[in-house]
Amino acid sequence: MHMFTCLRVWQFIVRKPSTVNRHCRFVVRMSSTDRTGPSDTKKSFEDKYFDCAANGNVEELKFLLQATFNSDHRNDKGWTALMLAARNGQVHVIEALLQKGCDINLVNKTGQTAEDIAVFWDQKKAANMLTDFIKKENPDKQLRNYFSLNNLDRMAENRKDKDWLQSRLKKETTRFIIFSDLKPLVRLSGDATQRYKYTLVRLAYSDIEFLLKTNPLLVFLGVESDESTKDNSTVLDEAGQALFALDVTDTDESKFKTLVGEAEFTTSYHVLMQLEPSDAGIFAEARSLLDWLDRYKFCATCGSATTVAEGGYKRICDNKSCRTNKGIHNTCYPRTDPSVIMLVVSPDGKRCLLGRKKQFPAKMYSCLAGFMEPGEALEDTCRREVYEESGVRVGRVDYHSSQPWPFPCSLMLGCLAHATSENIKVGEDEMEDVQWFRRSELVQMLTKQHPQGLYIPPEQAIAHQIIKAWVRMTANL
Ligand SMILES: NC(=O)C1=CN([C@@H]2O[C@H](COP(=O)(O)OP(=O)(O)OC[C@H]3O[C@@H](n4cnc5c(N)ncnc54)[C@H](OP(=O)(O)O)[C@@H]3O)[C@@H](O)[C@H]2O)C=CC1
Ligand SMILES: [Mg+2]
Ligand SMILES: [Mg+2]
Ligand SMILES: [Mg+2]
Ligand SMILES: [Zn+2]
Repeated sequence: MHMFTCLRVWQFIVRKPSTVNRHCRFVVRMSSTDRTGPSDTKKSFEDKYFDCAANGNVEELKFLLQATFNSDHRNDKGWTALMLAARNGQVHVIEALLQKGCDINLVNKTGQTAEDIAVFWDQKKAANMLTDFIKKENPDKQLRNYFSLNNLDRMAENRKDKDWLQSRLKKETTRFIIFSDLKPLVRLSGDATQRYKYTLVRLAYSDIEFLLKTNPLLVFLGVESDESTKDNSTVLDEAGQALFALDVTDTDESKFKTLVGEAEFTTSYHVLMQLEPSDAGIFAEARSLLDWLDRYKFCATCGSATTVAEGGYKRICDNKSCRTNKGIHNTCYPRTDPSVIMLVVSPDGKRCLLGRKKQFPAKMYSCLAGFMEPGEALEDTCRREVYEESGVRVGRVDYHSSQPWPFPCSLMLGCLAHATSENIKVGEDEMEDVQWFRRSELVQMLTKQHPQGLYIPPEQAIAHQIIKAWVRMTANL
């Protein structure tokens, strides 16, 4: 079910107390420290409530829920009744709490959900119940890394049809996102407190028609649809809103001022990491494509000029006798460069290997990463890159998740790699430093509380997500 199974089982063996009940009393008691004066009665109700959850006393729990507590009530460690029930495998309590509509996604102070806790403590029935519930509530509930949330239907068949593309171009509902020199036109659309507060500016055909006279690069990205049209491609074709990317690099930027007001063309990393997530996915597709179209103007096989086809998804060699016009040639299609990125776990399962590339901002450490080479399985790339960059040997490799990284066209394949050796020899060609870090230090780096100010990349980077997943799975409960 999960990629960290081995690791968890190991943790479970070393840390699992001899009886579930003993630990359950320990957990509940943690909530009743510092008991004083007038809050005594409330506190004792609270203790009772959490006791019921941990010990499987469903009827009394239901009564307390009706009388006193909200199903998401927490103790001073941030634990909810659902988490305590998950810890002790109290499936009837879990059932009752889910029926009451409790929030299954809450995390405790060490960053774990009820599902994480059940998985960690090997409460299989409880874990399956929570996982099934999450899947049912949200069938697409899988980690979606930043830049990967792109809901466009790319309509690969339709985009081969020039007439179809032409008719979509001029439709009233069609929208255009604008790039200049690979900088997207963005607008601040949320308030300063929001994490993702920028959106891509979308213009209509009537706004941009005057720009098409010079034949700028135009890329068909796909069709945006609402849920009701998703299952029916004919309806989608008619009803969906087509989205194109328009490259205006050669146009005077001031021409846009009247059209777009406060919007700006930006390459600021800061702004690009704060795009509304579904716009970040669209940006990733558009940026990688425009970059490829700009840099691969000539045929890689015979050097002739090429013509853009299929809405920007292909370049066809103008030389009719060229080999690329006889059969499939990958030189005609946009590039995607697979790279691995891995969190290496020490042989004792307690530490992780992070490194600093020479170009990183001061004090930032991240997972090791590297491009795949021809003929390599991704597991072998992990082993080779880790050895090149740190001198550490890797055995087993588990896949975690992936992330398009549109600078210019990497596909990051995130993994958890299990080291079989510990000695570090920094690969100085690329790395400035590589170190083993304990879990407690990773938590400080994640939360920006490290005494030396060390930190890891932000949550938009897959490196952050892999580190966070390991920290969640190995919490000392
Ligand atoms: N999303 C995330 O969290 C992270 C993403 N990344 C991305 O992962 C990718 C790979 O990581 P990185 O550590 O740089 O890779 P590597 O460790 O493979 O080192 C990069 C070097 O390898 C050479 N190289 C080999 N093949 C290629 C190729 N297909 N494209 C470009 N360079 C190649 C280049 O050498 P030369 O310069 O001599 O030509 C380059 O400088 C990068 O795109 C990076 O931006 C990295 C870390 C975190
Ligand atoms: Mg590298
Ligand atoms: Mg490398
Ligand atoms: Mg490399
Ligand atoms: Zn050619």
